Amino acid sequence: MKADQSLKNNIKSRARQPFTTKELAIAGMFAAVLAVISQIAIPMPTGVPITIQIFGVALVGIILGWRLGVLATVVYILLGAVGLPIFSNFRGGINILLSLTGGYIWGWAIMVFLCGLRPKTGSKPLNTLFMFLLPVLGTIVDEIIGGLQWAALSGDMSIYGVFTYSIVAFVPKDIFLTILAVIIGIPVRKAIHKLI
Ligand SMILES: O=C(O)CCCC[C@@H]1SC[C@@H]2NC(=O)N[C@@H]21
Repeated sequence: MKADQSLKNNIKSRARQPFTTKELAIAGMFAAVLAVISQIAIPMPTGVPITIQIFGVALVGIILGWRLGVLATVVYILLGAVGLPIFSNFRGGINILLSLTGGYIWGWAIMVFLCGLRPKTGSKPLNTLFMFLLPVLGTIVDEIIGGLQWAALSGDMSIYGVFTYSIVAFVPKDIFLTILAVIIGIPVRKAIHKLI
């Protein structure tokens, strides 16, 4: 009887608010993880640093799934946008989102969604393939969004220059980091599944 009532209450409160308090707390914790990971960054003369943020975003999506993953990433982006120094090299503010690096940052909201998708196809090998393919696709989408904004705002680099540079300086490292995030994230997700 008691369990029935608690289930009903749970369903009622879910209908009223999209996220439970526990989910909000988890999203906040993972937004903090993104803030920390963002500080591992090498500033570059181009204005776009070399970072491991792609690893962090992929990890968040894989561990939390698309729904909580998008929430955590959007919380991170919004906190940075309002001025908390949580983007790379302790920068923050809406101006960063509108700068050379901004496209990469808001692109993470799309990337994390793709990383958090878990299609169930009925075929185990196909599921495994998607588990790797979707995060890699997310990374490529982020590199494209980021590269386009960079090229649009850059006074001295063409689209061709930006993408040629990205393919050499970012893409191989970021695809490697994405695959690493899948390999680390899946067992972590299983281990903390009961908490979430
Ligand atoms: O300032 C920030 O916080 C955002 C920096 C974005 C850097 C992007 S992420 C994808 C690509 N790979 C890198 O190593 N750097 C760029």
